[in-house]
Amino acid sequence: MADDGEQIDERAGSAGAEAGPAAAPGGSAGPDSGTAGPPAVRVQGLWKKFGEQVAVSGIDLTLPAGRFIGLVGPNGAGKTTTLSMVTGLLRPDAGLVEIGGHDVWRDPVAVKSRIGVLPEGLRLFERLSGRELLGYIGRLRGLPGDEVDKRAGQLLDVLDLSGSQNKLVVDYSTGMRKKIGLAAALLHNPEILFLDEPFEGVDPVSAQTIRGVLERYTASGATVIFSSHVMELVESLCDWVAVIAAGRIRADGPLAQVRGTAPSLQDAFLELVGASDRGAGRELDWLGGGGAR
Ligand SMILES: Nc1ncnc2c1ncn2[C@@H]1O[C@H](COP(=O)(O)OP(=O)(O)OP(=O)(O)O)[C@@H](O)[C@H]1O
Repeated sequence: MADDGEQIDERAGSAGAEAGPAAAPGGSAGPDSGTAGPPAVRVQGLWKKFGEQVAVSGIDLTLPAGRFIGLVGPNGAGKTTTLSMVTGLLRPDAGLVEIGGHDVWRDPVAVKSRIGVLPEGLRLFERLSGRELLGYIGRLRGLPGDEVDKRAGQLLDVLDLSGSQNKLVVDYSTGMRKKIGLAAALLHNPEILFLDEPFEGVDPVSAQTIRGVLERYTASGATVIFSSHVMELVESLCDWVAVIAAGRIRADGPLAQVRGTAPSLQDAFLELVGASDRGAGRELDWLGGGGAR
């Protein structure tokens, strides 16, 4: 396997600007205000209901460019719904979403050329091989054929998929699907990459590979925004965190600020989402003891 990201072309220019002072917990105070360039993402008053279920409840959030950003929250918190609305996959009931200063719903072409997305439950063209899939996505993105070939070959190599490039996607494992989905999202060299649970179902070796690719990508000034439940991972990768619970942002800002005085992000997270005093199944007094009773 090639060294992580070594063969991928340098990004042309930087999308990033250094983030300014910390945003206030519980609502973004506009990081990067006063510095060059618009934020990667600006969300105002974002709402989504499914029937009677409020999934996203009036989110305001500003995420700076050039950062490795984690969106964390418990099951059902609204992470996928938020990411789907931010990336133009799901229409909000109300609210504004801007990516790099462009309105996602008014200016979709400008937005979609700047972003790469690895959505939850990624649907792929199952009857194509991994290599064919990348070729197809590259052409859809308007890249010249020889450039698509070059980038696809390098991505397959770096993501350790070269040996499976001629296998049909339908025969890929969960982790291989994540990796080919990541390759497809990176192929056009987006400024901002959105990943919904990119490490779920991925073995530690592949996780390390993905991590290397993402770290290289952000080091060149690009932005990664990913959702996860795994606090250790977020704490080790991200320099900016947004915590969401019950459809609302509970805290957002630089990692150190969100963690505050808590010993770890996990502790801060449990406190923020109000789960730190939940009994670990105290009422399950029938469970265990080694027998069916
Ligand atoms: N298509 C849908 N129809 C009805 N309810 C939905 C739909 N999508 C999401 N929801 C509800 O909206 C809420 C937020 O769901 P969402 O999938 O955004 O959470 P999440 O934070 O991504 O959760 P998880 O970490 O478990 O993936 C949940 O209560 C969920 O049941």
